[in-house]
Amino acid sequence: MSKNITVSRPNKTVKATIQLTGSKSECNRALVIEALSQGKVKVDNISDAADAVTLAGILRSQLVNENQESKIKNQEPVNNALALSTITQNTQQATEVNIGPAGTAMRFLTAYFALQPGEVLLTGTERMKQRPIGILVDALRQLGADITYAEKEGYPPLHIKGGFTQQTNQITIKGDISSQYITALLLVASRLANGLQLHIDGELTSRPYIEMTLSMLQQAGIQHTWTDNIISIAPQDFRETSIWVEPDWSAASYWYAVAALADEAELFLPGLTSYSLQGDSVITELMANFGITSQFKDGGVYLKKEPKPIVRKIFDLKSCPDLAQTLIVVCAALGHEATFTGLETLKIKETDRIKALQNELAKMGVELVEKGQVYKLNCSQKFIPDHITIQTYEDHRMAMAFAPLALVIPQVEIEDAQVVEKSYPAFWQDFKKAGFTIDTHV
Ligand SMILES: O=C(O)C1=C[C@@H](OP(=O)(O)O)[C@@H](O)[C@H](O)C1
Ligand SMILES: C=C(OP(=O)(O)O)C(=O)O
Repeated sequence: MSKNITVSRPNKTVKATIQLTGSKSECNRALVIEALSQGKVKVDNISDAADAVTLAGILRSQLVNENQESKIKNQEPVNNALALSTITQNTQQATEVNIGPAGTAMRFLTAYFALQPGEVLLTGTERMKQRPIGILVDALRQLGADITYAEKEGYPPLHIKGGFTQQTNQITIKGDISSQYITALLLVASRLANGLQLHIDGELTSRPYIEMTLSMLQQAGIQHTWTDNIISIAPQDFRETSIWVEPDWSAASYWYAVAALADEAELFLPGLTSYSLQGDSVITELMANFGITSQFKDGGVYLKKEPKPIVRKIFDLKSCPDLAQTLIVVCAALGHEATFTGLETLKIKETDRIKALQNELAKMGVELVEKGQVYKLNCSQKFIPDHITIQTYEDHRMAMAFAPLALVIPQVEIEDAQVVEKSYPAFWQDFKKAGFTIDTHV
């Protein structure tokens, strides 16, 4: 059932310790590596993110067509109304795998199932059916995979007949639409008979996510070379090891936003390190511009607010697209008229995040003006309403990025608040723990 939550916070001093769940991105990679390694690689500190829980359910089901006749069973229910993960056998040969709203999982599983023997119909939510996947499908088809579109050309659902004879190990792929296509190919590359030489065409978006993939593969014993725009992985075996999933830095960004909008803030986030594999750890640098200091000690990070004038006016978010909503809402709330670049990929995420931001910021008189590839915040008509209702568009990051506004707007109502489960199911409990008043209503 969809629920709205009203957040309020009369007292503007925030002091709390918040234990974040594991990174959705790291966990999804670790789970695919675990499956490909046939259990040689183990995953520690699995994330509670619904997308990761869904992926774990699918990959760990033993279902993956090792044996079409047996072991077909329903998965444990996922603790998420949106992430309805189902694995069902349809009347034909194909097993239906539904990954709900999990984009990363959709892309990773497309490559994974292309390699596994058996037939799968890989599908997701209505929004998933609007998120492009043609670039990845074309690359896999060049390798020899048998993938067809069950509905619309270029989009899920996909009908995958797994297991193929490799046709080539040279693939050229566009780098500027989604790094997830590249990660999907890199994850399976060592299992290909002839390995893979991936030529990245054009600018590479979300680069830290590719670096995360390669580091995690390396931890699991898979070596690579990356020269100019070519990443090569030879056929090789995984080694026995365990991969520790770090807490989620994208989730941490909402606590940085809380600190930026509070009068005073002292927060401790255990388990986060300065040498994280997650590119979103750059939130420490971004938020330093807003007077938030990050001190790494006692096995975590301490955030503190030190009042200072905000001078930085230009932010390029190409390497950290998931921080865009956090940062833009903070700037809007503070009336800081910054300019943003690197937002091109936002239109094909859980929702069109540009449109969603524009619609919701308009409710406090702020405009996000698109000028080609540059986005400018115009706060000249900004006002602070007593109550604001934020639509979330099935996007967890809309809910979490706007919730900290409760430090500047007396009542912030977030629609379909359960959407946070995609990456951070304990978000509202944690907000309560940090002293926010949370009223739930249908
Ligand atoms: O590989 C990953 O784990 C992710 C890559 C990014 O997507 P794009 O590469 O499509 O920007 C990011 O937005 C997403 O939340 C997670
Ligand atoms: C874009 C995101 O996720 P995905 O692409 O995995 O759905 C996200 O978590 O912000």
